[in-house]
Amino acid sequence: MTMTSGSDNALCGQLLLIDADAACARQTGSTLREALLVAPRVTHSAGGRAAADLLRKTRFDVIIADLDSLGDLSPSSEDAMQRLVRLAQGALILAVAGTGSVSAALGAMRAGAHDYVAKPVSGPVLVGRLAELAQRHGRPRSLGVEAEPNPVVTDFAGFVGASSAMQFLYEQIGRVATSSAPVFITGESGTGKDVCAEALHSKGPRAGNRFVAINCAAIPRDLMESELFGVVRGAFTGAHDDRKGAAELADGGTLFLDEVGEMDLSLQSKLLRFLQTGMISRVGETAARKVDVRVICATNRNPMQMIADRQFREDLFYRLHVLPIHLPPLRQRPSDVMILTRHFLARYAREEHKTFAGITQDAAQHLTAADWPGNVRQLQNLVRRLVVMFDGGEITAAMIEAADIESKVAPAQVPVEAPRADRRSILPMWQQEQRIIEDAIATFGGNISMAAAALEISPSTIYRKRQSWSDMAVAG
Ligand SMILES: Nc1ncnc2c1ncn2[C@@H]1O[C@H](COP(=O)(O)OP(=O)(O)OP(=O)(O)O)[C@@H](O)[C@H]1O
Repeated sequence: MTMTSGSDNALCGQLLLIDADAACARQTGSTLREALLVAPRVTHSAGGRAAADLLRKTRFDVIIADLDSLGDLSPSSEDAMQRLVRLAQGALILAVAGTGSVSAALGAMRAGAHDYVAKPVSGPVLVGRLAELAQRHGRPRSLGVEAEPNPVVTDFAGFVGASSAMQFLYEQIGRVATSSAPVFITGESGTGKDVCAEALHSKGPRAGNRFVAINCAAIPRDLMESELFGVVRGAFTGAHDDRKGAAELADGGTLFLDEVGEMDLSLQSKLLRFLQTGMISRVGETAARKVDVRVICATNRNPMQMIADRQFREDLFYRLHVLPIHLPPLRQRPSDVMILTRHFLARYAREEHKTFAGITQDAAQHLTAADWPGNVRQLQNLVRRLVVMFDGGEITAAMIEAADIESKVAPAQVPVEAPRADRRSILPMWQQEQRIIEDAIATFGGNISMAAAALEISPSTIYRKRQSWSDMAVAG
């Protein structure tokens, strides 16, 4: 772990916390205050009506609204949220949704909330989501920077990066690593979810035992159960021997389920039972065995959308979503781009026995301003290509241009029907748009981030549009 001096951006500002009962609000508020390191700026409101009154008189920077507490404003939390949004004067709004209320969370987002978290939620997680939110909406300053200066960590357990988002992540990993509770990692492709899972293992008490990773998207469906839980000889054609599955191999250690949302629904039920009982049965055996693993899972898709689309069991989600960690995309932490570039340049130059003098200012500007839809993986690949293609000297913008094949890859070849003569056959714009987007998603095997990158829109645009299409389908 490397540290340099600097200041950490803890979040504060005028904050309104809307919770059902004042006692609970006081408790959450104090955790929040401890995490924020500011005492006087959290205002509590017991319920939606009192919050609306407060909002008419006072301007807040951030509103955290427990959706269960807004019933006195309107029986529909979506409607209540709409009213708060109208009064919020541009405040960032984070909705807190109760366990099992996915539709309420989606409704709140439709009504104008900027983000949501699911209950139970700890102070540090809340602070992280707020910091992310502020950064995403380009206003970290309006929320104030009041914390004590902290040393800036530039690398941590496989991660490189010094941005405030990464500082929060390192701290979160350090805290969460000591627990045995399940961790749910989200983040776009290439943001470091695998790195995060391994960091949690290596920093925790299970580090001396095995870390077993299983990619639920890469294993054929009919083999997945035996890969996960093992198999006894003769259970099916090809099962020549008794074999342990990933869960048993990870006994005493960590089981990492990557792309967990791709798991078959029937296997999701078995995984849920395993999480509830700690017992597994190999395929073909009736006896159950006890295994002690810490489960970490990851997905680059929106789990709430997957639940809404009935691809992911809601009860399993809440079992797994005990300690959520979200990895921010690289475009939201541009200050990390050059640190990562130098890190990869040094590494690949060493491997290829080459020497590079540095990076020109133009080149650095070019890299820092890029959008990086493939996140750190894309940057890493680019630097590797640069090192292979060139023999040393200073990295220039022209060299980057030559090596940056990813951004030259043509967008997905989406078949668009030629216009027909019959006017009645012309589809409305939204349906044509829907077809183009769904085709692009299918082209990338359901990977929204990649489809979004090819269409040159953000993944959140796709999620938002999908929601509006399903609304139209319901209304129509
Ligand atoms: N902050 C970081 N510092 C250094 N290397 C990183 C960082 N983040 C990611 N990487 C590197 O980027 C590559 C992609 O990371 P990783 O596989 O963990 O991403 P991911 O989020 O799991 O992607 P996917 O969803 O596609 O599986 C890896 O080579 C990893 O080592």
